[in-house]
Amino acid sequence: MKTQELTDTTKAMMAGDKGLLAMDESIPTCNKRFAEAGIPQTEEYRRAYRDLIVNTPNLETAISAAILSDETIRQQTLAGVPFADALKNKGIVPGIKVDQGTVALAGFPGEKVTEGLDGLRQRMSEYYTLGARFAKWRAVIIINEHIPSGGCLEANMHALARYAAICQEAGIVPVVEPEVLMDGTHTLERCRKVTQEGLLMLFTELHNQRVDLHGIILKPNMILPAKDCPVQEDDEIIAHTTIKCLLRCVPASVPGVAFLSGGQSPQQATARLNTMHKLYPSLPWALTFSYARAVQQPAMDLWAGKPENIAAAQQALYHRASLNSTARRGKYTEEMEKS
Ligand SMILES: O=P(O)(O)OC[C@H]1O[C@](O)(COP(=O)(O)O)[C@@H](O)[C@@H]1O
Repeated sequence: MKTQELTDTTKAMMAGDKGLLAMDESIPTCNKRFAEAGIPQTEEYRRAYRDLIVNTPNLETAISAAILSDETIRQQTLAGVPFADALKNKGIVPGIKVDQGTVALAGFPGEKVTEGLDGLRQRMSEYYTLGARFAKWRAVIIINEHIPSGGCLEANMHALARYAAICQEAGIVPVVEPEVLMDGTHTLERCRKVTQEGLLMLFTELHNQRVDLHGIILKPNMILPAKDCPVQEDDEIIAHTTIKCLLRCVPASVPGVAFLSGGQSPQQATARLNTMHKLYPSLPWALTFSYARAVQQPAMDLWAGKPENIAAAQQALYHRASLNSTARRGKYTEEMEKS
């Protein structure tokens, strides 16, 4: 185990008031986002878009680390620099999404499991040579009146623990992402129960797989009512419910918790992180963001695949990232949205 290297990396990832930029959309997910924005879904456009992100001026003042996809870590920027080196040159820790997506879980109708463990040890050593110092694996938990089942939670949390152990053996920090989806009509309370059950199972599996908790980052969902739940809750309720759940489930040895945005609006994701810091100024772990859509979406929409829009898109990306960094200090206000 490369404990010191893992600890050094988690410190860099959680430094200051910064957060992670998730820019690791798989090809299907990125193409879906591009199609919605009217952008051609080609490798060259995905490369141009990631070039726009990585070359955003001052991005490093708000972003400590960035998650790349397998496609991106093997590409070079338009200036011919490997993406991981371009990030490192800006003081941003490069990371890599290593899961290979979700498939139907056999015997569990409507439920999914994430794949990618076979051959992962070999892939991790290649990613290390390509410059990755942390990795990410996303488990997807779906809620409806009948699911999730215990069997689905067990399969996903066990896979997350196996992935984390393989990462640490390679000297790479695992970002562990159990995502309870916001899709559906379920209540905040139902989301809390499922999230809590999943987190407790996850930390048991991490313990059983001898994962060093000092060398991981947890990337959970916030506790929220589903998008179509008739009862929406205010930010204080969401903040209290989320933090109390995390305090119950996440050991103090974990260096950091970095939320995914999960389809919340950029403003909601920022305001809710801010409320958590205002209500809980002292927590056992760093509490920050690891957003994809909530940081990227305004920039992607502004860019729309046109070179003449790059500067405006980069300004929007930097603006969103810096608002989330301000939220990590509990100093964000809605007025800042207009600046
Ligand atoms: O393409 P995938 O592997 O489904 O992942 C989709 C996205 O989900 C995330 O885990 C969270 O993204 P959001 O913040 O947009 O919810 C990102 O890291 C990733 O880009």
